[in-house]
Amino acid sequence: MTRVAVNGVTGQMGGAVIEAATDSEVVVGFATSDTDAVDGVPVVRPEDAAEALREYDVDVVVDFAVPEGALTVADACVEAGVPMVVGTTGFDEDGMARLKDASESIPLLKATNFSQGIQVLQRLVREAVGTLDEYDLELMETHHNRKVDAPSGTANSILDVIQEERDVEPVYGREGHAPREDDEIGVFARRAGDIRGEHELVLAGNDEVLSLSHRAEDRGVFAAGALDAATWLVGRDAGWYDFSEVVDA
Ligand SMILES: NC(=O)C1=CN([C@@H]2O[C@H](COP(=O)(O)OP(=O)(O)OC[C@H]3O[C@@H](n4cnc5c(N)ncnc54)[C@H](O)[C@@H]3O)[C@@H](O)[C@H]2O)C=CC1
Ligand SMILES: O=C(O)C1=N[C@H](C(=O)O)C[C@H](O)C1
Repeated sequence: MTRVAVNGVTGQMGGAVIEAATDSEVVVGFATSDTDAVDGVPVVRPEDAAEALREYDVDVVVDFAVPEGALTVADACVEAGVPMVVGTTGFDEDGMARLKDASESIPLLKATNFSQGIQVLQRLVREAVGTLDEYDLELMETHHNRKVDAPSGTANSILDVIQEERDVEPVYGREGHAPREDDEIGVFARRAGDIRGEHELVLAGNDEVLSLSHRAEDRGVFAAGALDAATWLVGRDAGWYDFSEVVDA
């Protein structure tokens, strides 16, 4: 059974990973809160992660925390030689560079969204944007009112796919009085309630509208995908891996 450490273990996703871990065992968690344990899982401070990875004989780390915390634990994974699955979003360029550096030493798999549906949505987006190349594009995401990064990592990943197919300039929200430029893509982030994660791309033109959308109904979908990625990652060579490789395995 794969021995998993969860970074961000006291958070919403940390709890979801513990709940979803049936074929894996969560043996330790990392968080900054003062809690000693959550659901029977011992909680260790991130600065002590390297020692804990050895003490608890961890096979792989699953991370759903904050960028600063993910980078602290990535350093610990490099020190201890433990693979890492990164689910935290909101990294800046320097943070992404530090994760890439870590993947020189350990197997590291990062995904902004561990649902299989979003993987398929991204493939549909690439096909639709490449085919309907004159249509106006608008992108919207909706999440719970605790989310601190906007747009979502998933929305940014969808934008990356779109910009591989077409030269578009994101316009983040709109206000004032100005015409829509042809090369714009409106990007909107809504925050309300405990919405798990909704993403929609609208393609409009030629007297028709195509809407491609995904809705996560439970955080368990992300937890299950991350645990599948974790089991898949153990035993691989150091390097940078993508969740699409797990979905297609
Ligand atoms: N890739 C994916 O499929 C998904 C990614 N996420 C991302 O996961 C992250 C966490 O989301 P939630 O669980 O909803 O957030 P949350 O706020 O409920 O939990 C965050 C956790 O990180 C911990 N934390 C804070 N500072 C830390 C540090 N320096 N070191 C270690 N842990 C620290 C907190 O104590 C808490 O346990 C966010 O970036 C979110 O966007 C969320 C769902 C799915
Ligand atoms: O914060 C969340 O909850 C989520 N964050 C991820 C993102 O930023 O895309 C993935 C998912 O949408 C849930």
